[in-house]
Amino acid sequence: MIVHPELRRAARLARRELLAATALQGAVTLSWLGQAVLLAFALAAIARGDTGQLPGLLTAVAATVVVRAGLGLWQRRIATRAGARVRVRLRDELFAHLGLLGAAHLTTARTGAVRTTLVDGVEGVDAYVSRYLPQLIVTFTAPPLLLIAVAVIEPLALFGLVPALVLALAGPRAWDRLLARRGKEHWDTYEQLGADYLEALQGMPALRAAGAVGRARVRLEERSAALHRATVTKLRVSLVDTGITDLAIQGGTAAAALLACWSTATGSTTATGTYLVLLLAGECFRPVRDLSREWHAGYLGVSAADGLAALRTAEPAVSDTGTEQADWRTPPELRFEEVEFAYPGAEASALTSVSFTAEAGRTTAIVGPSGAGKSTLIALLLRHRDPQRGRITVDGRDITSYTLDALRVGIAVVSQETHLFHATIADNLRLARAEATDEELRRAARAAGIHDEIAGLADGYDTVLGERGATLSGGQRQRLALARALLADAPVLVLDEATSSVDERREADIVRELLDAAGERTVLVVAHRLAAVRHADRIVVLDGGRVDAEGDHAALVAAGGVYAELVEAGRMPQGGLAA
Ligand SMILES: Nc1ncnc2c1ncn2[C@@H]1O[C@H](COP(=O)(O)OP(=O)(O)OP(=O)(O)O)[C@@H](O)[C@H]1O
Repeated sequence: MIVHPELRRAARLARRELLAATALQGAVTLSWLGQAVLLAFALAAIARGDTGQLPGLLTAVAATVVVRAGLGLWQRRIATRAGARVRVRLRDELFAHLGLLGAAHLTTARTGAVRTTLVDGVEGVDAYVSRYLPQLIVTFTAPPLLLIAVAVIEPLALFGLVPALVLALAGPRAWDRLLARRGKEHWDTYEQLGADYLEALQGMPALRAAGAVGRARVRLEERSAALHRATVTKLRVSLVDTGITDLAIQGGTAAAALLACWSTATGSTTATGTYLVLLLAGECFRPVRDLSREWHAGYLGVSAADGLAALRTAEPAVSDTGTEQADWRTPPELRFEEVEFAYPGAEASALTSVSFTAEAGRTTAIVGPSGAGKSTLIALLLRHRDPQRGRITVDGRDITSYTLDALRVGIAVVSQETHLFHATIADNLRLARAEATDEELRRAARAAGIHDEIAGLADGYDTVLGERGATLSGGQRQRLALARALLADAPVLVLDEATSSVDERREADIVRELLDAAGERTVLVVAHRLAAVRHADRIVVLDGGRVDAEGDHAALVAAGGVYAELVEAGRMPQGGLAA
């Protein structure tokens, strides 16, 4: 009997249905008791040779069987509904929380492990709350009442029943800790296997390109073997638990039968009393047997409980305490003031005393060598993380004063890693604005330089994209993501290496068209290639987490320094930059 606080909490999500399911389970148990009593009277009547009562008693037994079948069906329906409700609400809650945890959480947790918790862990909770928990309550309620009934008929039988019941219910408790530990070990191994498989599937192109599929298979086989070992270890402990229960049930029933027969032989109980004791003794253990059966279904929920609790209570990297709505009627000014940030556990700061202003309605480019802190800057603006010192303001207000949703809806982002869903092109675009008209979709796609290609497809905007937009080229995916961001109609547009998959000539055109389409928006462009930034109104050069210089292209080239070096490097054939 393991009642993890996380599972108790989950059960409260469908409290009413579960109470009804438990009451019905109790009614099923009562029907077994009624049947036992009727059978005891029938057997006693046969023993006495009094067959007159038999038809009535046997009809009542048959009616009990029919009523129990109906009650059982009803109980399972309600329990299944309760389980489904718990599942849906728990997944919904966890998914919403993952939305709050955001990208920062997935730098420490593995996607596959989170998926396993969200899917398999929640299934286990369903089995635990809908099947194990009602039976647990009945098991701890019905047998004590039965013992009282047996005590009235033949107190001697209690000498067999009470120790056996105590052993059946309390004995396995000695194993609870070990069971919980083995269950947790099994769950962790299961989660790791899920995470490894997902990673291998997602990384299949890289594995194939590196000729490493065989090595990945060996590693996955090792993981599978580890899971097998963990399953066997877990089962071994669980079977000891079940074994103790079975031993107690059989020993207790036999002892009660012997004691009942002995009291009949000595004449202290009537034949009816003996039959009652014999049959009720069996009923005392029925709930314990049923509980033992349901335990195996519920054990997965127990094993997953720690993981679920950890995911549900994981602290977001930033707190959503702001109350302001980002109601920017005109494009806002963005300002970084003495911003300082170090990643958790990192020795050096990723950003040090960064101050600059991205003027309202203008385009500001951020350039710098790899690792200079450009993406970190954008992550801070979107509040995926908060700076340790300094502040960032939008429209003159500290970004922490806005609600997270409002801030992020106000800033449309296109990053290097675009995510497209297995849906039509139109649906993918409408993620940004569900009510956008077809004409608005076309306008955004035109501005992002992708309309002609979409129009050239047999199904046009109704073309279903493969998972992650697999049926498109990298450049097409990025331009679709650009169109989606333009459609969002947010007053701030952030392009974080957004055109890096597009060839350079195309990039210059797209950036120019995009900046036209961006119109009055405040735009931040992070880019390696100068084609994407040379038209910016202002360029901020980052180096080693600090602002090295600011100005327009011509002024920065003339001033020399890091920017001029970047331009110079871009002229080299193997360079990361191209002017
Ligand atoms: N999640 C993280 N945890 C710890 N350190 C990180 C993390 N992300 C980035 N860093 C470190 O912070 C510094 C700035 O990284 P950032 O990604 O912001 O640079 P960048 O200028 O965007 O680089 P690139 O042009 O290569 O994308 C680097 O030293 C990097 O190693």
